[in-house]
Amino acid sequence: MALQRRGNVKTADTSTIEKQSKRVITQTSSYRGYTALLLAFIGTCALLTWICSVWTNDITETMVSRGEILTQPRVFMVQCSEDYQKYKHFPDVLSSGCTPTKCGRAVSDSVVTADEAQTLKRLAEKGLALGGSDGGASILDLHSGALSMGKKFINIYRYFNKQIRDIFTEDDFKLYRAVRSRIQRVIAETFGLDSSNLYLTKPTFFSRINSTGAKTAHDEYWHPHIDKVTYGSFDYTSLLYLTDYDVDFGGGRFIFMDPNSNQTVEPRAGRVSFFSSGSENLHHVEKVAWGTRYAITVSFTCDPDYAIADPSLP
Ligand SMILES: O=C(O)CCC(=O)C(=O)O
Ligand SMILES: [Fe+2]
Repeated sequence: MALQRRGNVKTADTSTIEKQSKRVITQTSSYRGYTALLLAFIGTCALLTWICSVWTNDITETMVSRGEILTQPRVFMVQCSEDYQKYKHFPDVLSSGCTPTKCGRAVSDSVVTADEAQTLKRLAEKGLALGGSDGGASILDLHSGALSMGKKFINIYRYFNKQIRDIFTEDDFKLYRAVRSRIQRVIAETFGLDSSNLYLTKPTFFSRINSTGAKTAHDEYWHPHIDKVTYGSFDYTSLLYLTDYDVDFGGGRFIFMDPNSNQTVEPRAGRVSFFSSGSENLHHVEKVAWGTRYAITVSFTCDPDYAIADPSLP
């Protein structure tokens, strides 16, 4: 009995061990299965992410770096979008209009001097010091007088009245006019137009961007957009940079977004970037990561109904 019992015990032990080891083997192989599945899943995700990035955004080319100084404009022609057809047309027939038929983008470092950029930066600093957005993006429009203040805007000409002459001088405005006129000329030359058919249009504004988070939609400068759609009257947009990428601020590069690639402009004080304003030049500004970025948006229309006079002191 005892032996039998022992034998029985032995039999029971063996089958338990067998069962346990079978369970261990089954568990191990299912762990292996899960690991293989997980690895396959991660691999597929990585592959899809890579395919998506190649598809949507594959090549980012630096059109002009901050360290480079262009001795003549760098120009890229692109096919015009159909956007201009949705607006009143001012064809350049007999040199009386300027609706883009040649479209593109260009950058020049020889329109504005470093000294002029410095003076305009000081003008932007003193103007924007009168107010400023709670969020990361503030504007000062010398034409309308709009200045970011908290979550809203004020009109500096109404708010400060004649005292605004203690802040801005006639020379400041003279410089703005001189620079606007030179930008207008280089746009006309580049796109084969008669400069007198281009008119300054609104809004034209100084911008100051830092890394503070957005508090209202006005602070969200980084969204991709088309200037012709956003501003309506714009036919040619120009941007004059007053500070240097990677020196005065990080991030904040200007990015042209093409179907299969991006072209990046790195701001540099005195650098002017200009382009036809339709969807052939979809663009956005990278979020500023640190420091302060100053620029001026100066834009032109072909429609005399949307022309504005140069800003002037009241
Ligand atoms: O500041 C920039 O580089 C671009 C600003 C811009 O896209 C705009 O004012 O429409
Ligand atoms: Fe824009």
